[in-house]
Amino acid sequence: MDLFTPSNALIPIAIPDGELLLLEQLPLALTNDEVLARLVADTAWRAESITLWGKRHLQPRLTAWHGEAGYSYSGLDLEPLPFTPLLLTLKQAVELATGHCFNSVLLNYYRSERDSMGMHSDDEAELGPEPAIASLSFGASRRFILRHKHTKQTLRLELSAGSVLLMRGKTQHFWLHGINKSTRPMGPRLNLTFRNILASPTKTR
Ligand SMILES: O=C(O)CCC(=O)C(=O)O
Ligand SMILES: [Fe+2]
Repeated sequence: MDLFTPSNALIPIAIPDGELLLLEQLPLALTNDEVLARLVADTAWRAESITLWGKRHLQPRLTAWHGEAGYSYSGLDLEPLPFTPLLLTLKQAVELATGHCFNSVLLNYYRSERDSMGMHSDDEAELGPEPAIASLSFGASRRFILRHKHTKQTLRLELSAGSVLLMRGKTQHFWLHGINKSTRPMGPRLNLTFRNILASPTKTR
């Protein structure tokens, strides 16, 4: 951290074919550890199974989906739970910090170094062509990997507690991202990806 960059500023990370910005610490009234403890305790965590290549698997993490509209990926239809007061507070803090509005959040709970998320793009039609997605992390730092779909250029970002990573522009079109398992023992990590799901005329709420 240099002396001239306020800690509440989004710092651009230059990448080709996309836009990435990182905020080191989201300003919050609670400590990062308080948010972690409350979210772990109060969230209706689910162990979802997904279909990949025709086979059912349990996801290697727990999830919860809160928001105003349904969402589906990998053959999984997620019925959203309403925003809780804490999730609304976090959403508002992320909106203020990023200048983007969100109506949904996917929570991912990585219980240990054995939990992970496969490389993917958040490019579902209901997110629109150039979605802004804000990813807020608590708990153990984990390495977030981005890989360009064509050039295979790879970036590794250590996402620490309280940080916000904003992905926008063409990032989802050109880049994959994910979190690998680790062999090093790690404590729990929580990640919240705030998204804006566009109203779909073919779906009922
Ligand atoms: O846990 C993370 O940092 C990534 C989460 C993610 O990519 C997602 O929810 O789509
Ligand atoms: Fe993602």
